[in-house]
Amino acid sequence: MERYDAIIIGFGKGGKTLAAKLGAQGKRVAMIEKDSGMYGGTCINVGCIPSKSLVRSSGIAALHPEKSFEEKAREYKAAIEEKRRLTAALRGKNFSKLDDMEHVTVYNGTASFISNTVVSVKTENETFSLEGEKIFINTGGTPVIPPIEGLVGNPYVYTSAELMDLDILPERLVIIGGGYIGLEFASMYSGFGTKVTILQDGETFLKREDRDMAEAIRSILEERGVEFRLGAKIQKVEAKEGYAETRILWEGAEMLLQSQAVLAAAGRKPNTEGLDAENAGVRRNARGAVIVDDELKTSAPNIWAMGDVTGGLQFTYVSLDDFRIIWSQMNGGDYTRADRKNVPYSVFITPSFSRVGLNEEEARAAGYQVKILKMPAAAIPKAQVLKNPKGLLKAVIDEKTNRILGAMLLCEESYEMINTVKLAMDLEADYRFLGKQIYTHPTMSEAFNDLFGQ
Ligand SMILES: Cc1cc2nc3c(=O)[nH]c(=O)nc-3n(C[C@H](O)[C@H](O)[C@H](O)COP(=O)(O)OP(=O)(O)OC[C@H]3O[C@@H](n4cnc5c(N)ncnc54)[C@H](O)[C@@H]3O)c2cc1C
Ligand SMILES: NC(=O)c1ccc[n+]([C@@H]2O[C@H](COP(=O)([O-])OP(=O)(O)OC[C@H]3O[C@@H](n4cnc5c(N)ncnc54)[C@H](O)[C@@H]3O)[C@@H](O)[C@H]2O)c1
Repeated sequence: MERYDAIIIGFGKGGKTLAAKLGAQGKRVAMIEKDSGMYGGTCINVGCIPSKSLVRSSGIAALHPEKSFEEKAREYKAAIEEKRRLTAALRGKNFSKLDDMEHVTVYNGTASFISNTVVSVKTENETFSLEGEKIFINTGGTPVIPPIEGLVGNPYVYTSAELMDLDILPERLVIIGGGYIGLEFASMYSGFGTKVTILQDGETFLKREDRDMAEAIRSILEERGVEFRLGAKIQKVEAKEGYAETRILWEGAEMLLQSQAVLAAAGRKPNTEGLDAENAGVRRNARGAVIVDDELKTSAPNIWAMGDVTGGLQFTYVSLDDFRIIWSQMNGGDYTRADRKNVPYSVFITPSFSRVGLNEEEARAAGYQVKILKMPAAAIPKAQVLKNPKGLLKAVIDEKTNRILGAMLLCEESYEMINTVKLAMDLEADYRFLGKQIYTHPTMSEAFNDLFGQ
């Protein structure tokens, strides 16, 4: 049996970064990835990067509403091909980066635990065992397919990964779930010319956001032609000749929605099925997530977990920060999850929505006396230059300390701007500090002179 200093299960963001660092230190590392199409993990193959490549292409397509559906369908097909080229190149680079390292071996097989030091690897042709002193679980997440009749095995029902591989632009798309994936895909496909309907089971759209922001997002998407069916009860999805028929109960009436594609975007769950974690003494919670402490240690003393599999925030940069925590421990440092400061996020609709910290409702519920700063995106000259002045910017300030408790930015390039607010919050700066900074011009960031200058 081959023996390693470290076995890493899953080629995700945290795991691949750790493998490269340990390998560079001369440690013997085994990286096990079950899918040869997933070297580099979800982000570069079926997540962030391909979706943002398509968001960009869709943005260009949306500039020409006069084009016919057939022309847009050709542009869409070209965008899918471009996405494939991009992901293939990144996948190859990611693979070689580890495979070329003297001390790192990449195995293409499915890993499961035999004990807390022995892992079984099942490849296409054989099954063998590897022994590892330390083991790191980085198996990511997988889409939740809700228990709706007719979803499983239906040729018109897609996960996000599958839809991004569809060459033919659907004329109509039904999206189950109005979360991150649902919104990004609604914005993206409507930009290409698809008629999109979002089905959201609860009446409250974007539950975690302030109502003014959620409504602003909704009305921007509606202007792009996206239909919202909030509080929809999906009864079944049937495969017909050339299309899917989704039967819903909405506002007391039954409706039939016909579409060439149905996207299941009802959330993602930790990927631990078949891992036999219990053989290693690794405990999981009711959702299947590996339970970890603030140092990302599992219930087995020599096993850690990182990224989506821990059931926390599902972002690539969180998986990377998990790597930092583990790396810190391996090298005598003391960085833990408890030291992690504000974690921003962006939803790549057009224009993008980005947030960091508390929203108004949360801040008031937490007992803060708050001052609310707001401005419309239309007041930002750069938004006019970019020909998309839609949106709303909002900040929540603690009246006692003048510190920023949170910010919500719905405007072009908010995904860049939010990182500046995060930094100011981490440094516990007075909000007026951002209000009187010199920003380059014309940029979206100079909106902070107005937003935080109030
Ligand atoms: C459509 C979409 C868009 C997204 N957009 C963004 C975005 O814009 N920004 C952002 O920050 N995040 C985004 N995310 C989320 C982000 O992709 C994930 O949070 C991140 O990739 C998770 O990384 P990870 O390190 O946990 O593991 P992953 O990258 O998921 O890697 C896990 C790997 O483990 C492998 N594996 C699983 N089980 C086994 C096993 N038993 N044996 C061997 N290998 C195994 C899998 O094949 C996979 O390659 C998006 C996700 C999706 C689906
Ligand atoms: N820009 C980004 O950073 C980005 C982009 C995409 C995905 N992601 C990550 O991927 C994860 C998964 O995204 P997601 O959008 O699948 O999950 P999500 O949890 O954000 O949203 C799922 C939505 O589906 C709804 N839903 C669930 N069951 C339903 C049903 N039966 N009928 C109708 N609606 C139903 C939920 O109420 C919720 O609104 C996110 O948590 C996020 O971290 C990040």
